[in-house]
Amino acid sequence: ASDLWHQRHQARTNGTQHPKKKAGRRATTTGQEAQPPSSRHETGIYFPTSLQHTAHFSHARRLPDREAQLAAAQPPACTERAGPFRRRADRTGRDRPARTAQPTLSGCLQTAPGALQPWLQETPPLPCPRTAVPSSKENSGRTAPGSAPAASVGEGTQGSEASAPIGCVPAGAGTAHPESTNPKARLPSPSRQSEAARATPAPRDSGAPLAGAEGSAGSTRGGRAPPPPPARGLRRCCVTPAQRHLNTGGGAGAARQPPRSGRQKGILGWGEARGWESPLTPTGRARARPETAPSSRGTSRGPAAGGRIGAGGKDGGRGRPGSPTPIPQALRQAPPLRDCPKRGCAPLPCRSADSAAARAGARGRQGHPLRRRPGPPSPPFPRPARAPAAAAAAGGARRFPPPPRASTDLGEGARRSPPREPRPRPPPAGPRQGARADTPRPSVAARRGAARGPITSGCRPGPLPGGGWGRAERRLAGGRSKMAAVPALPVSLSGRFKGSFAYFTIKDRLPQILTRVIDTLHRHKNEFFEEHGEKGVEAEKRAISFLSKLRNELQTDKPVTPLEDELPDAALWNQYLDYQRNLPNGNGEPSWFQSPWLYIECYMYRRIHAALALNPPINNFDVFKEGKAQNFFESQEAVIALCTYFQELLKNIKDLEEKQLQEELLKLLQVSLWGNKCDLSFSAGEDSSQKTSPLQSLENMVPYILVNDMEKVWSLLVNAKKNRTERSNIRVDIILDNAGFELVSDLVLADFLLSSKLADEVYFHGKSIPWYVSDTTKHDFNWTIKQLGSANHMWMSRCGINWEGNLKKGVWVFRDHMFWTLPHDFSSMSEVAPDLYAELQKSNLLLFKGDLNYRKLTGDRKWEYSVPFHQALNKFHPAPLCSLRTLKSDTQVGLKPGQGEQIQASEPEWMVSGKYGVVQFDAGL
Ligand SMILES: O=P(O)(O)OC[C@H]1O[C@](O)(CO)[C@@H](O)[C@@H]1O
Repeated sequence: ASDLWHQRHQARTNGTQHPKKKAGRRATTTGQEAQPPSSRHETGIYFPTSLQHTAHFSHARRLPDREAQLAAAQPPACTERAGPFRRRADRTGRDRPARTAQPTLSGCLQTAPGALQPWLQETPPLPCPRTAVPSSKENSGRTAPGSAPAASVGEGTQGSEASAPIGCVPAGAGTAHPESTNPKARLPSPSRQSEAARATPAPRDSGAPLAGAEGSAGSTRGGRAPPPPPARGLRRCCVTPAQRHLNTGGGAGAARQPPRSGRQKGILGWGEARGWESPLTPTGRARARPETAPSSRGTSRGPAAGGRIGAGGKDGGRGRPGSPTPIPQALRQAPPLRDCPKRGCAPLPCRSADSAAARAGARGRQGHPLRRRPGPPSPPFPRPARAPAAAAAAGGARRFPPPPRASTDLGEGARRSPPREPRPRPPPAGPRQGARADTPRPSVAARRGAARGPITSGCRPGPLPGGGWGRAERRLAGGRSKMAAVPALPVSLSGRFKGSFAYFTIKDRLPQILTRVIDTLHRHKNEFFEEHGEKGVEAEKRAISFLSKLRNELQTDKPVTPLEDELPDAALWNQYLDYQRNLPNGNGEPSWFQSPWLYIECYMYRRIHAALALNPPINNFDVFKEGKAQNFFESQEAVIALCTYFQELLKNIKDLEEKQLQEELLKLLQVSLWGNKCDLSFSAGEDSSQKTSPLQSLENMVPYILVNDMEKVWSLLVNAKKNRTERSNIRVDIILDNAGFELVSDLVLADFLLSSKLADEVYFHGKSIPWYVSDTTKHDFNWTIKQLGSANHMWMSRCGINWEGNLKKGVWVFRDHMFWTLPHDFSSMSEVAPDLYAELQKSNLLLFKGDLNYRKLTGDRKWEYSVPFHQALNKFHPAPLCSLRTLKSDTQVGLKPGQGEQIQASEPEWMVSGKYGVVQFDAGL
């Protein structure tokens, strides 16, 4: 095996592919050439390359015929050390298949069932040796209701137990009862969905399993342990070992270690992550600078799994099966992965830090000695690899008003001032010394003599973020205003508030996300090689190195550096950096922990985007796509329930009285709201009925809606409908958040608005680049509708087909605008993206989905809870708007006096647990 590895490596270096490798990959045991599924990219599913190693192994020959065939068709492999693809390292540290290893597909189903789900769907169906179709009754006895799709893959169906191979398509498959909410009705691969099956409703009692996903996977039975239970009962962030395996690309190493903590057992709670002192290397040597990742009030539990990640973890450096190069050092130093690190399943007593913050408040206001760090003049920023659109440069910078003189953080210290502790940092790298508000420095571009990049998509380098307030603040700070003092804005949430949610996010969550991105890239190495040859692998290496550097910058609280790419928004980002640098009340050179959280977090996603975008030929690879697709498949039961409910509703929607229509709108608004709570699985952790029917639990959740303006939304829409004229269209805009179940809930709401004539057209606004892990891009949007349209469940399919029709007719429109992925809060939209602002002004109602949109609506500041929503919007009023948001970050406005404090007293984590939500309306001006 070692020789073979060297030969392959050599071949790769020479730009050729070793014949054995090719043969190993494609040839089946019968010598047939199996083609990889062609629809792989169409369906948007990327297979972890760690799942593609099986056929590398000579022992693949030992697989039972059927399994070997499948393995060769699109070779999945399981690198789970404890699993059936047992591997071991030789003396050189390289992984080798254990002699006794008997890799079986069904074994892999036990360790990484989720991973195989998309694969099974993609694999061209092979003929079943038996065509017996189990009855729905039989079938339902086999799969626990609510079980995750992945788990069901391994479930055998009666009659096929011994002989029906995995992935075969039994006759009659794909004919789930049209009205059934039977959780067995799985999402099929569109490639398998016959047009006829889609068009023709299945007979009433045909509860046959669907192709591929549910197929007659009898081979996992026969003495082997059943597949792992589904993730039900776990919270959003919890993962089963199998899921972890998938998420971490095999969990090699991790699986071999005896679990030491809940994290390793896959039942990680935020509290554990909270205990991290700072990320450690596996050996515990390379501790992130202690001053920048300080202890969280003595709750540390030590390094735990801090230095390891699932993907190779400690053993990462030894390489993994089929990957000729060792896993980069960066991977080995990475903190452990947790699922969905962006989710609000990580309650933190952020406010408990308030007292400390308040004590430090006065100090903060006076200005800590370290606040303005004196130092020698620093060298200029490193030049970009390619000089950005050259010379128009200086002129370009001057075309716009200079950076503001005053901070939008005027309220700093007014409410909760930061605990300022000495932070012995090395002199900053950038030319920031003396960067005081009263002496605005020239912009980066001006200093470099570089041009502003091209301004596209209607965005322009506006004078400053903050819009009207910003102008007022400038006047105040400059002492030139004759205006009456306007209320100061509170301080921005930031990682400098130790113990705050922002702090923990920057310290723990963001590095985890970066690690996961690196891991994803690494896992797709083989795919890159297959698609692009050596260039693909080189690009992957460069991207990984870029991301590793980024993670290091973050963990060591380095100054934020200007973007050096020439992507259309780069100039705006750099101007924003200038603005941050020149804040009079800022904290000196913008850095990861010192700058506003919103800025820093957005900046990280923009840098992730750059890491890919600047590295062709993998520049169009969405590192989050795999997770988004998985989320969608995992929430299919909720999707089925919702689509079924909605299609039933449509049958007699025309006959509904106004009151009934109102009730239905309110219901669907709530589904959309709670869809934001957990896009992966709406009712995770609750009983199964909630999982299968998200609508059933709505009533119980009403008390958790802290601000409930749903009636106002109804009034607005129904009045618009009544006053509608021939020439006036009612337009609703939905500013989308997550793909997955949340997106489906938004689409159902949009369809209801059209079908009930409460709206004539719906505009969807998504992201133009991969964003905040699971935010919806155009691809995700189209992919989701396609998946639904080709589903083997009649009502799902009908939804998808109708929605495709809506897009074609133009009554649904998808838009993505660069502004949504800028760091600016929405109060600066009118200046930075006037075209978008003007577009939104055409709407009758703007629905802002999710927590991030709420943060941008309200500026991500430490508002008093009772401050009116309208005030916090800070003059952002393009049209009447409503925020549907579950609380996943510690900012909230518009509560009744004392309401926030009351909840705070009993539930310190209420703002970040995702348990509470708001439907908060503002009628505009
Ligand atoms: O998907 P949503 O609702 O916008 O949530 C994103 C939120 O998740 C977080 O990562 C916190 O978990 C925040 O950064 C962000 O506000």
